[in-house]
Amino acid sequence: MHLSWPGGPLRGTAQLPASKSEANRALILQALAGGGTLGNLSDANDTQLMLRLLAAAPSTELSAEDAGTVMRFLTAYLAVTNWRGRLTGTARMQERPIKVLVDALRQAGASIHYLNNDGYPPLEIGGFTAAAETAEPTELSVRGDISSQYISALLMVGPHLPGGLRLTLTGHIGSRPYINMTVALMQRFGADYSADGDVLTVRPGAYRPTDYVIESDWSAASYWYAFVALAPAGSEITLAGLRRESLQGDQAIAEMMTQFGVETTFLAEAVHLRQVPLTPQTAIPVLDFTDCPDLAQTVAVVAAALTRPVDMTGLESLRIKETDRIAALQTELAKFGGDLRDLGAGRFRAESNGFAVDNQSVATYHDHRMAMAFAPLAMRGPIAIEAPTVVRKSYPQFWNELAKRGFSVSEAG
Ligand SMILES: O=C(O)C1=C[C@@H](OP(=O)(O)O)[C@@H](O)[C@H](O)C1
Ligand SMILES: C=C(OP(=O)(O)O)C(=O)O
Repeated sequence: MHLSWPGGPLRGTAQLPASKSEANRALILQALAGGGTLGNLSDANDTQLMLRLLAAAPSTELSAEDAGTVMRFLTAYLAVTNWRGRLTGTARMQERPIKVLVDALRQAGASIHYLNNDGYPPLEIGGFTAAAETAEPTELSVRGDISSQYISALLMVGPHLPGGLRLTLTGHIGSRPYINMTVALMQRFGADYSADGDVLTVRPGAYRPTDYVIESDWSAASYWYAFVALAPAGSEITLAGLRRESLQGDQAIAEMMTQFGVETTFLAEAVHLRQVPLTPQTAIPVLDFTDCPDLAQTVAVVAAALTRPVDMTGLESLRIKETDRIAALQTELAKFGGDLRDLGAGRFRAESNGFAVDNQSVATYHDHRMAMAFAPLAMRGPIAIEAPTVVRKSYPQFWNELAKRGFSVSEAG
């Protein structure tokens, strides 16, 4: 995909997809509740896939493709609903760990076997015999430093365990806002939940059918922040469907982008982004991505492109996402004169030395976020993005939205 900007300020309104995180939780909760309606489900593959697989559950062979939430949430859902069959995923999904979740579900009474490598999909799921006496909650303890999706998956099926669930989180907890999102949505669907520090209790009971409208996706919004940051002076854009009171931790992009000259104004069900002059950088800021790992690529690319270095922490989970995102960022930033330099002790510096955009071709590693995080560089010169359809995972209309805003977007160049 060849992408270039004709010049002049960026203006107008961009449409965002709905949050795939909210949608995939709401779809599981709706399936468990047996009713209710969901508004603003996106056409993103992760969401459409969850819809299809929940409808196809009578079949005995399902693929979660490259969708982490689908793989992890469905494993728990299918296990406690007594489904029997095989759940697999893409080659990359078969490298993304699931042991923490499988161990916990086995302890709760699920029968799950690994078909290839211990600790990784594909899985053979076969039957559920509750481990706890009916009156007692299932007691589980899970570490929170690999993926929060295991915790969300367990919490959502908690009310369906005979005595409910008492879940103790241990160690360093990454992606915590996603756990909070899970709990908030569970409560909307009628779950009885309480927490005492990191001991989370879900009492048994049925979810109630609920109507819910999904918010637009803040992770997708981050790319528009990047476009505004890198665009000519006077650029601004309105993003529809975002709320100030959001369940999404990736709303943190609004605060982070003040470092890079983007100011946010909240409107009714929308935000307005405006480029403002950069203030001189007096010290290298440290930004922590523990709570919002999906924003890391966006921020690394903007910092390097503006030659405005930033130290990034909390990137541990990036190595086990759609690709090893640290390695991918390092390789691709280097093509422009940028780097994500490993400073040790979990700290990386996004920086550059003579950053220049001039028809480089960016590899995307089967990772939607590699494509979308590098696309804003088109504001600085023509660029090519390889395997552009990868955006279908979370933002299928991404290239169309760019074309509507005036970018030249073409396969042929
Ligand atoms: O629960 C969710 O919806 C998600 C949790 C995060 O994953 P981890 O918990 O593995 O960091 C995030 O990166 C992913 O895109 C979506
Ligand atoms: C990590 C991501 O997704 P998942 O883990 O759901 O595949 C992502 O969308 O950046």
